Amino acid sequence: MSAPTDPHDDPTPGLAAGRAADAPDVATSAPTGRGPAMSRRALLGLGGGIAAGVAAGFGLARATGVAEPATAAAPVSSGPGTYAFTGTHQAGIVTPAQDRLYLAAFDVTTTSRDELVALLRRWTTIAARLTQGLSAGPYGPASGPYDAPPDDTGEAADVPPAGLTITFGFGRSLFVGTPGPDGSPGTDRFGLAGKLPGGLVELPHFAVDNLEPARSDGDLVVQACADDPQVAVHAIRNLSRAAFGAATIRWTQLGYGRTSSTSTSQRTPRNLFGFKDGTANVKAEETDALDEHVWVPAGAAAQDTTDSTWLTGGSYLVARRIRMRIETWDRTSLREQEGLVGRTKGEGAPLSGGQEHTEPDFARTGRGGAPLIPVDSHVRLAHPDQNAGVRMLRRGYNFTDGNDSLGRLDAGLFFLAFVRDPRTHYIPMQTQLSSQDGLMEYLEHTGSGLFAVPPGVPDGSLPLGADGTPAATDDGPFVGEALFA
Ligand SMILES: C=CC1=C(C)c2cc3[nH]c(cc4nc(cc5[nH]c(cc1n2)c(C)c5CCC(=O)O)C(CCC(=O)O)=C4C)c(C)c3C=C
Ligand SMILES: [Fe+2]
Repeated sequence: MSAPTDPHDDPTPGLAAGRAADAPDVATSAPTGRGPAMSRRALLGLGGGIAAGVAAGFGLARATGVAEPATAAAPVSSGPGTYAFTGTHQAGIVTPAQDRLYLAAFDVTTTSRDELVALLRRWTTIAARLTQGLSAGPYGPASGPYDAPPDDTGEAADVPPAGLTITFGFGRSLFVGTPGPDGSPGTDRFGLAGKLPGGLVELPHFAVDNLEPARSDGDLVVQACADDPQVAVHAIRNLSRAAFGAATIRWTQLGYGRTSSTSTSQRTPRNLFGFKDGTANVKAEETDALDEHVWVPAGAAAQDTTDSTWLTGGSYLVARRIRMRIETWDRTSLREQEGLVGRTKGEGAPLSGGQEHTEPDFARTGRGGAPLIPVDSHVRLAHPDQNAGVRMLRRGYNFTDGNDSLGRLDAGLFFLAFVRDPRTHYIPMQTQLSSQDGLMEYLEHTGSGLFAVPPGVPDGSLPLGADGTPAATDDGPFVGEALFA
């Protein structure tokens, strides 16, 4: 290759700056969990600074053939369209639910605890960068040593951060391995069995389960949410790439169209049955309810026979791929549909009367003394009154994965919920729904995962490189670090 005439030998800023310079003019509506908003001008200035630094580093690398980090730029915290990566809790839980999801469960392939820790460190740095609109590595997709693969795959180079959040979790098999078909115990590959949190149980079989192993479980989970599907896919792709040699993808799920609101400022979206979904969800503004139903309290570890203090301030993520029998539903009368849900299809109001956010009155009866909200309706059976006061933070997505051999859509709801303990906040409710909810006739659960979600990486703790952006080190903090202490 002729070096002097090759355009790559003129390391101009642009892509090397990462995606920060491409952020939108105004901050997106993102009222919580954000660092100070920056104007585009400020960000462009910052991006230019980073670009100059990276370009300088690039020149050095090209001359010497050694990958040198970029130099001199102001620190990056967050900008328009971004949510802070660090904090007490991981982002992507109470963060206003974005429109798109790409979730991946991984099997850890290395048996080395040190390599697992190194992977989590790499993932932490990359996630901190991507969520701030930067490239996965310091050079970006079109810069860096010419004879090495770029440190970012590039498909999100020209789009804004789109509110990307990346949330990590640990499956039961990471702690105790996978039991054999004969019920023999799995292998504790990483010396973590003594840290298994009590809520990370094997979920029981529920009546509507038709689970596919290839869509279930996993040692690790990464949930990427954004308002642009390409940004979410880019995140998982680059994290998966960084996992090479240590973990492989077991299953993934793409979701379009959120089926919940996690902030009172958000419009209630609709699921594929055409009903408003997320009306009675736990919202970010309900801090007492979050403490009661979503975050693992300090006292939880005392109930465990293991040492699970590392999960304090974290949560559990329940993931269920629920196929919906769309074609059958579409031939069902409006009366039947509303009776099965327990709410009106138009406004989402309870059948006992009022508007969308009116509390349901389950005692109210109509003609013949029958309850206006049927006894086998979904909202009655999922309501806290029927579930020992339990609530959950739902954060699911619609999915459509082609069709089956009979021409029926393989579509449904990828149910995601964050709870403080699945033993009290998921299993009893799912058991009740599976056996009594009229809606179940239209549902089939085809995938399942349960993950412990550690608390966030503390603010201000991540090491920064010479260019002021999160940089990889051998000893920096990482998501779930307390688990390995
Ligand atoms: C085990 C938990 C739940 C599963 C699984 C689940 C599946 C599921 N839900 C709908 C549609 C709606 N759900 C609604 C409310 C609602 N659902 C759950 C739990 C599960 N849903 C709860 C806890 C609630 C809130 C109950 C309350 O406090 O009133 C609603 C009504 C609107 C709303 O409040 O969100 C709809 C509609 C589908 C289609 C589905 C599986 C595919
Ligand atoms: Fe529901």
